[in-house]
Amino acid sequence: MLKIIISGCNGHMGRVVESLCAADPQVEVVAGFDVLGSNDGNFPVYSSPAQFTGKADAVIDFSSPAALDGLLEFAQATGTPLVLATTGYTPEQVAQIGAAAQKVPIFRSANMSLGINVLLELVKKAASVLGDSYDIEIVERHHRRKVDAPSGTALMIADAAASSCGHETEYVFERHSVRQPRDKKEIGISAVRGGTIVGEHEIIFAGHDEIMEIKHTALSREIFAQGAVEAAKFMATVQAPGLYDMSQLVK
Ligand SMILES: NC(=O)C1=CN([C@@H]2O[C@H](COP(=O)(O)OP(=O)(O)OC[C@H]3O[C@@H](n4cnc5c(N)ncnc54)[C@H](OP(=O)(O)O)[C@@H]3O)[C@@H](O)[C@H]2O)C=CC1
Ligand SMILES: O=C(O)C1=N[C@H](C(=O)O)C[C@H](O)C1
Repeated sequence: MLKIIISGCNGHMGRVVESLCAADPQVEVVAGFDVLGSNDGNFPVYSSPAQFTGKADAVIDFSSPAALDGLLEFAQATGTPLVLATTGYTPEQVAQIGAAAQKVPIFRSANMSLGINVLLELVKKAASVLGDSYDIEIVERHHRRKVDAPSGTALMIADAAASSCGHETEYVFERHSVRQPRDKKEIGISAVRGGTIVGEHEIIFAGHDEIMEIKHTALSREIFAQGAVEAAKFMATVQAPGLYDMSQLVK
């Protein structure tokens, strides 16, 4: 039985992970971490990872960048693998994650869905063929609660395009104060926020008299939760410290 801790367990994603785990006979949720601790649910919830003294096979984190320090300390002190699904980390935090991954296994992805991880491969292929003469723009749409912009997924898509387009790139976030024509090296990234949109990502390759678009639409949060549970199962089999991601799961 895989023993899981859910970090951010009181949140939207945390609750979906909890219900998937409840239906999975291979998984047991042994604790939760969240701002508001409690002891009246299906498992104890701690307001700080340091308060948990039991054993777990992995932590699945859908919370906030503010939780990162406590999670990295916990993982390194106990040797517990982390599955980090939270987005909005600063570059310094990304470096912190990289340093911690030299001591403990860490899985990190801004998007745990199968579809987005296939889309990243399609984007690399399209950028390698079209990237020299087509303009690349990314549009993402999310619910009104979302704190970070652009989404972590939009940045992953931009990185995939930049790594394959064969020339220097510069990310341009919105165009409010721009007063000049578009430069070839730009990758435009725009964020829309509203209602209950679960998550949409569109990448546009706009050329002369031709437009190619690749789009992914998430219709529920279960696709992310399912990917995170699969990642936790994978991490429980991994012994070596290191940074892991969806490319190890989606083959
Ligand atoms: N990688 C992926 O596939 C996906 C990633 N995400 C990311 O997951 C994160 C959570 O999303 P979502 O569930 O919608 O957000 P919610 O706001 O619904 O849930 C976040 C939960 O984490 C809690 N929290 C905030 N700060 C801390 C902290 N320092 N320590 C512990 N818990 C904390 C919040 O408590 P409180 O409300 O009291 O602040 C809340 O209960 C976001 O970064 C989002 O972008 C989301 C979907 C898919
Ligand atoms: O906050 C969300 O909801 C989501 N966040 C992730 C991101 O920032 O890319 C993934 C998904 O699109 C949902």
